Amino acid sequence: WVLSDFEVGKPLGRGKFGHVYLAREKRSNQIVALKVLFKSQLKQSQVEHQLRREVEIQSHLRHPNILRLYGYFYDQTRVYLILEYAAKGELYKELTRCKHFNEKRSATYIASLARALIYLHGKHVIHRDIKPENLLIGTQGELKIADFGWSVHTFNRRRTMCGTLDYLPPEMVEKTEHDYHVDIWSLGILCYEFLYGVPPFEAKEHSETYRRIVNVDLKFPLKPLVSPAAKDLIAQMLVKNSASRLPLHKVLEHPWIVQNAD
Ligand SMILES: CC(C)CCNC(=O)Cn1cc(-c2ccc3c(-c4nc5ccccc5[nH]4)n[nH]c3c2)cn1
Repeated sequence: WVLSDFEVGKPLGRGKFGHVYLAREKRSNQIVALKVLFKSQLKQSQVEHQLRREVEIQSHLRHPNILRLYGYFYDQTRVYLILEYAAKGELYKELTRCKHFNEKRSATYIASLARALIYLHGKHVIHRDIKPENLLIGTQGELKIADFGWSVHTFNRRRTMCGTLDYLPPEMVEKTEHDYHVDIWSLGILCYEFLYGVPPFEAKEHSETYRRIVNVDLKFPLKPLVSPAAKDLIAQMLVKNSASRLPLHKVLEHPWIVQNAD
């Protein structure tokens, strides 16, 4: 690929390492998201090797709920990533607009994320950082894990974006080693945030968020009204002992998912 193979359109997002543009591949007329990274930025942040590893991993991933990396190329000064275009944009903007999602929509999203995580764990890929900022919505309203990986953010990053602790499980906050169970914790945080509009351990100070996470200080507000089944699932994922968290295949069999997910 070369840049002239594409007709570049409006910016879709911008981040530390570069911008993402809407683009059309001229021969096929395929619409893509073209991410442009500056080699200078990559060099000074020493992320070239990490980028190569991420590109290697992502180019082999094929799942309906994981954003495709179609390919990449580079020129003198920049690296270009050819990414799947998600027609309905960023999930967190939709969550901000709706305040919170209903139980059907939340359960449908959680089920598709659980299936994507089962696929990733099957490929020994973990900690895909599944907070709302890393999720996009496809043409049919389906969820896509975009995994901005090494902190490339799109437009208007969320207020808690910079270094948010909200999604970290106790073992990561306490800096012990972590394994694929971290993704089950993050899925629980995400399920709570879909239903209530805020993450469960949010607090003004980082130190307070830290304390609430390590104590699993889980409280369910009276509003909006959320079914006991949903709370039961969340409580089974937000468990301090990582080995006791509900396994992903059990998430898919949970009554709340079975009754509410499309
Ligand atoms: C190291 C590399 C292999 C990681 C690959 N993953 C990324 O670079 C993650 N990433 C995805 C994007 C991204 C950002 C926005 C979009 C969009 C998109 N669609 C939109 C529709 C309306 C408004 C905004 C939209 N952004 N589609 N696909 C995207 C892809 C930016 N970074």
